[in-house]
This record gives sequence, structure tokens and C-alpha cells, in this order.
Amino acid sequence: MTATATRVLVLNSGSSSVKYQLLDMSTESISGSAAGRRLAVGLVERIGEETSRLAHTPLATGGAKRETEGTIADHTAALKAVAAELAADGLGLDSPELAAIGHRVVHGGLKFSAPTVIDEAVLKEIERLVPVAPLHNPANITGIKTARALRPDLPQVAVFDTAFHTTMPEYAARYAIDVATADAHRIRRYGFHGTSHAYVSRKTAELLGKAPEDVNVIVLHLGNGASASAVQGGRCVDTSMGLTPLEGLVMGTRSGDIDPAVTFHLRRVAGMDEDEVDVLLNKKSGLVGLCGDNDMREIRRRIDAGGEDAAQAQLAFDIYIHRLKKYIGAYYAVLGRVDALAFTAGVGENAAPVRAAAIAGLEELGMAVDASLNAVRGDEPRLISPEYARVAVAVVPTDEELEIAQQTYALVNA
Ligand SMILES: Nc1ncnc2c1ncn2[C@@H]1O[C@H](COP(=O)(O)OP(=O)(O)O)[C@@H](O)[C@H]1O
Ligand SMILES: CC(=O)OP(=O)(O)O
Ligand SMILES: [Mg+2]
Repeated sequence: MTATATRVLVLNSGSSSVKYQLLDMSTESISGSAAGRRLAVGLVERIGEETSRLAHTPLATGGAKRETEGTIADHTAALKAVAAELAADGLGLDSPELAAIGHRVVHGGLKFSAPTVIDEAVLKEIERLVPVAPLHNPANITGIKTARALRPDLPQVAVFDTAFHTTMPEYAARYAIDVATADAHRIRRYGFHGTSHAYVSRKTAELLGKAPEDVNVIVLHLGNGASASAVQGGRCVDTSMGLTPLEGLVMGTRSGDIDPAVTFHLRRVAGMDEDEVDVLLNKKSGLVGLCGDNDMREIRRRIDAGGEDAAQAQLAFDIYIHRLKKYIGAYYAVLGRVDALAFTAGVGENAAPVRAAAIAGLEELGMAVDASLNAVRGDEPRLISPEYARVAVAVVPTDEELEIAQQTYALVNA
């Protein structure tokens, strides 16, 4: 790394999308840590489908958002398209100012509890974990390999979704199954979205004007994938996802919690094989399985439009909310004292009706939502609870890319 190399490219590769940001880490924030100024941000969506979409905004040049549609067959093609977009603004991967590339890696298993420079052994371990993150780790691996081919000289850093959850006590991380079997196959609860839970819990403490050590927070990360976490004094003590990102909340296409016997039943009685069960629970369940739509915007539109089409959407919404409420109650009990509850990610940040419904009826727990505060839209962390509420209910936009950039930059400068 040269003395002038202060930029970090962050790749957040999902099952059918890539989110990316190029950041300049040279600006110092008030606290003295690298702040991260965005030079370019973008998103490739619907990878592998007929009409993929790339949206790229070159913030450094003040240029407008550029959107292109066309077929982007796989993640390799997506990253090449991203590299071309960056190059078009003079921000290409060949820049000597690039210090490192940071990758979101969803499953880090037991080995990784901190950001890690990727070498062959690290890559092998991420590959070994594919069966427990089948929708995510393969995309992360493609991102790493493609980036490495473009810039073999640069450090590539993995920031793991599982890392923040490694502080969970044994009684929260273990399943109540035969210990020898669990240990032999490393079957335990790992938890995911950790980068987001860490960032949002810290930001929530900041919003309250307190140190992270002094607050207990329930974080609800509600995106396509969704998870809840209980954060006690800055450390995760429980989270809703488990061995894989399938457990817990109702998600866009994933069932979340289910009686494991349902899977035996599907195989023995419905005649499905294990791959069919896997696809059913990961891709054809959750909101899409319940009502045909996985996008909360569309579900709310159907409910608001009323009529016949609304009933199914309403039931899907009610099931989603019921599960959320159960986790709020559970984590309240786990934490004993809750200072704040934070909503984040696509649904949590944007869907006011989800926030209102999830908190409705929880006055006895000290939680309430003020309708007019809840209706406010914005990019900044904000409170939506009334003055009198004992628990601060907040909307705290997540920024996994910034968090990954900061951890990456800190590691390569260490
Ligand atoms: N204005 C909105 N109202 C309701 N839901 C929204 C809105 N904008 C985005 N969403 C929801 O956010 C989801 C995507 O969230 P995001 O955190 O980007 O997920 P991921 O990172 O898993 O792709 C969409 O599927 C959609 O359901
Ligand atoms: C782990 C996980 O579910 O990630 P995402 O929400 O990006 O699918
Ligand atoms: Mg996400």
C-alpha cells in the first residue's frame, strides 16, 4: 500500500445482488477514527434474471445516477460491470489510491471473529462453509475471486456477518441436541447481519447520548433477510438466525422459525427431496410463499387497495408482525432492561406500518410509537417513540458498507 492509498472498495454480494461503495478513508471524524467519504455507490440487482439492473452514482464527480438494464448473467459479470462503471469516472480499480477491497462474507463459522485478510487458507474456509450459507457464501467467494483477479496486488479483507455474534453465551448459541453430534458437525447458532447489528446498536447508543457499554438495545434488521438481536452493553447476547440465515423472523422468501418435523413430513409424506425442501424454505416461503409478494411495498399497496387481493397480503403481514412481536418480547426478557429498540434495513427504515404494528400493544413494556414521528422519512437516526415511553423506539439506518470499509482500512493500516 502506498502512502497515498486511502480508498477502500466495499463489495456486499448477496444471492442475486451486489451492493458496492467506494470510500475515501482519509477524512478524520470528530472521534479521530477514519470517517469514510463516499466517492461512488451502486447496486446491481436481479443478477441471473432476464433484465438485470445496475444503478451507479459517482458522488465524487457530482455526476447523476446512471441506470442500465440488460442481462447480467452471474456475479462475475456483475463485478466486471461495476469495475467498468467506476473506471468511466476515473475511479477504476487500477487506481493507485485504492488501499484495499473489503468484502462482506456472510458465514465465518467458528474460526473468524474479526476482519481477516484473505489468503488461500481463509478462502478455503469460506468455501467449506458454503453448505451453511448456500445463498450467500458462493456470491461472496465470486466477489473475492473476481476482485483478486482485477487487483492481485491489493489486500482483500473479509468482514464476517457472524463476527459480532461470537459473544453469545453458550446457552444462547447451543441447540438442545446431542452434544457429541453438534460438536462433530459444528452445529450451533452463529447469527448473521452482525455488521449491521453492531453498527446500528452503536448508533442507537449515540442517538441516546450514551456510551454503548451503558445501553441495552433490541435491534430489528428487516431487509430481504431479517434478524433480531439482543445487545447488552455493546455485546450481542442473542440473535434470531442460527446455523444458517433461515432461522428466526419471517423474511421475504424464507420461513424463519418452523417445527423441524415439518421437514421430515415434507420428505416422508409430501415426497420432496432435500433440495426441494431447501428451496421451499429458503426461496418459496416467508412473505412470497404466503402471498406471492416478497416486497413490503407491494404488500402494503395490496392491503391499502382493499378488495379480494388484500386478504392474503393482510394475513402475510399479520404473520410477519406476530413473529416480530414474539422476538421483541423474548429479547426483552433476555435483556431484563431495555433502553432502546431500533428498526433498520429496507423494511425497518421505510415501512412505517410495520413499525407501528410491531410495537402496538406493548405499552406495558414501556414501548410506544408516536404516529407523526413514525411518518417522518429521512436518512438520519431518529426517535419515533413519544416523550413518556420508557424505551426509546428508533429508526436507525444501517450502513454495512461504511462499517466494512472502516474495519478493512483499520486492518490494512494496523
Ligand atoms: N419504501 C418502502 N416501504 C416498504 N418496504 C420497503 C421500502 N423500501 C424497501 N423496502 C423493503 O426493503 C427490502 C430490501 O431491504 P434491504 O435491506 O435492501 O435488503 P437486502 O440487503 O437483504 O437486499 C425490499 O424487499 C422491500 O421489501
Ligand atoms: C444473512 C442474510 O440473510 O443476508 P441478506 O439479508 O443480505 O440476505
Ligand atoms: Mg442486506
